[in-house]
Amino acid sequence: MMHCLLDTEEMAEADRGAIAGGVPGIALMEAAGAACADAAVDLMAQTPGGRRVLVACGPGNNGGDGFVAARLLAERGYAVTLAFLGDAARLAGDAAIAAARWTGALVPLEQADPAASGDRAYDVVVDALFGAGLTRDVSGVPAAFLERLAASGLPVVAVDVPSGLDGNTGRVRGTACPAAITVTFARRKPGHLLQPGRALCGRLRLVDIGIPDAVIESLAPNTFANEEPLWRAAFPHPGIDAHKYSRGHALVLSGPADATGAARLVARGALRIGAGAVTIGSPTDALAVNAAQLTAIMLRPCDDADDLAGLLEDPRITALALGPGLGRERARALVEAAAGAAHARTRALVLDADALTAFAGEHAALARLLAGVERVVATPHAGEFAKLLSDCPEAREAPSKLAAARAGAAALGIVLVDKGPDTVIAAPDGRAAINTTGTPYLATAGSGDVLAGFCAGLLAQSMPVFEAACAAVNLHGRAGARVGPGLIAEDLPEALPGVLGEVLDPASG
Ligand SMILES: NC(=O)C1=CN([C@@H]2O[C@H](COP(=O)(O)OP(=O)(O)OC[C@H]3O[C@@H](n4cnc5c(N)ncnc54)[C@H](OP(=O)(O)O)[C@@H]3O)[C@@H](O)[C@H]2O)[C@@H](O)CC1
Ligand SMILES: Nc1ncnc2c1ncn2[C@@H]1O[C@H](COP(=O)(O)OP(=O)(O)O)[C@@H](O)[C@H]1O
Ligand SMILES: [K+]
Repeated sequence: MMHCLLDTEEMAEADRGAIAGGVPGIALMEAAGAACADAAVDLMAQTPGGRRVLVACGPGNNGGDGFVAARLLAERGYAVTLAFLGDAARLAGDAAIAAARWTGALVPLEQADPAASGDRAYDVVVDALFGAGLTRDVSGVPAAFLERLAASGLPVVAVDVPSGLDGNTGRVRGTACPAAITVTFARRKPGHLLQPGRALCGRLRLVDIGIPDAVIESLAPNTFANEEPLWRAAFPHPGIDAHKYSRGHALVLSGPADATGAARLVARGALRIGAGAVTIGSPTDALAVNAAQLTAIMLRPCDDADDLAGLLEDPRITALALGPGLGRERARALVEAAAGAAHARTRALVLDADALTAFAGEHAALARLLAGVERVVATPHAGEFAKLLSDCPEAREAPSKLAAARAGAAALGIVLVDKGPDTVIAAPDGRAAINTTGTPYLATAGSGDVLAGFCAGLLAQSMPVFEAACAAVNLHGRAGARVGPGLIAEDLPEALPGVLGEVLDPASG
C-alpha cells in the first residue's frame, strides 16, 4: 500500500502508533535524520570537492531530524554548520535528545548566510525548519532565511517538506524555498503531489523509518497517489470467448456540423482503451462530416432528447459520453434524457464540458438528476469545476484542490475528475487520488476530450467507477508523456497500445 498518502494528522497518528507498539520515537528520528544526511551526501557528490553543509534546524521534531543529520554528516567528515531557530532550552522530547547528541555550535538562524562566499561558502543546505507541524504562515527570521536560501541557488535537501509548504494542501504558507531533494517518511503526503508543492519538492525520496505497515493500514487511509496498484486488479481484460458486445458499447454524442471533432476524439479514446464497439450519435446535419472521418466507429442520427431516448432503448449501450461540442442548451436536454432513459441505472455516464457548464451554479439539480445512475464520472477542468460548484461553499472554500474535489464529489454524489497538472479524482464515499503521470504538453485542445473517451471506454467494459476514472487519468498522463513535445490530442489514443503494453504486462512490475 505504498500508494496511500497520509495527511499530517494521520502521520502523527502513525508515529504515535509505532511508538506505542515499541519503536522508540528517537529511533524514528535517527532513521529520518540518517536518510536526510544520505541525501545531502548525494547532492555533494555532484559538486566537485563538495564538503560544506549548512543545516537549518527549527524548534520542533523537524529540527530534531536536522540535528541528527548534522551529527551524522560531521561524523562522516563533512564540515557542518548548524543554524538554529529559537531557544535551545525549550526543545522537548525526541528533538531535545537529538539536539543533545549534537556537540557542535549553534549559530542563530538570523546569522546564517547561505550566500557566504570564499572559504565560508556552503555546498549544500539541509532545510529542517518546519515540517508537519507548520501551524501558521512563515514570517520574520525564518522567512528571511528561506528567501536568502532561494536567492543563493544552493542545492537544498528538504526534511519532510520544504519548510513553509503545507503537507496537506500543497500550498505555500508565507514562503518556501524549492528543494533539489525532499526526503519524506513512511508515506508521501498530499502536499508532495499537489501543486505548487510538487514542483517545490524537487526529487521526492520516500524512506522507511521503521513505522510498521500494520500501523499505517490500521488508519485505513483513503487518499492515494494515482498509481497502478490502485486500479490494475480492476482493469478489464477480454476473456478468451470475448465478442465485441461483451466488451461493452460506448455511445458518444456529437455537436453540430461545425463542432464534431470533439466527439470523434472521445470516441477514438473509448475505442482504443478497449470498448468493443463505439457509436457516435450525430445531428443529421453533421452525419456527412462525421461519416467522412470515421472507420471503425459507427454512426447513428441523434438530433434531440427523443432520438437519444430511442437509441438508449438498446441495453447493449453500456456507457454514454456527452458534453464536448454540444452547446449548453442541447447538453442539458440530453443529460436529462440520458438520466431518464431505459437502463439508465446501470448504464455509465461520462459528463464533460457543456454537460457540466449547463448546470453552472445548479449542482444540486444535477445531483438530483443523477441520483439513480450508479456510475457517473464528470471531468471538469478548473474553470468548469468553479462554474458547476459555484453554489457549493464546501467545494468553493475548500483549503486545497484535494478537499475541493472531495467536497464536490460528495455534493454531486458522483466521481469527479478535477483536471489540471495535479488532477484529483474523488469519489462520493471519500476516496480520493492525486495523479502522478502527465506532462504540460497535455495542455492542448482536445486532450480533455480523449480523457473523457478513456473514461467511457473503461466504464463501457463494466470497470468500477472510481477505479475506471483513476486508470483513465493515469493512462492519459502516460500517453501524453510518451509522445512529449509536439503532442496533439489525436496522438493520445494512438500512444495507448504502447502504454497499456507496459502497464498491464505483469513482468513490468
Ligand atoms: N516522532 C515523531 O513524531 C517523528 C517526527 N518526525 C519529524 O517531525 C516533524 C514534525 O514535527 P513537529 O510536529 O514537532 O512539527 P515541526 O514541523 O517541527 O514544527 C513545529 C514547530 O515549529 C513551530 N512553528 C510552526 N509553524 C511556524 C511558523 N510559521 N513560524 C515559526 N514557527 C513555527 C512550532 O511552534 P508553535 O506553533 O508551537 O509555536 C513548533 O515549535 C515531521 O515533519 C518530521 O520531520 C520524524 O522525525 C519521524 C518521527
Ligand atoms: N500543465 C499540465 N500538466 C499536465 N496535464 C495537464 C496540464 N494542463 C492540462 N493537462 C491535462 O490535459 C487535459 C486538458 O483537458 P481540457 O482542459 O478539458 O482540454 P480540452 O477541453 O481542450 O480537451 C486534462 O486531462 C488535464 O489534466
Ligand atoms: K523542512
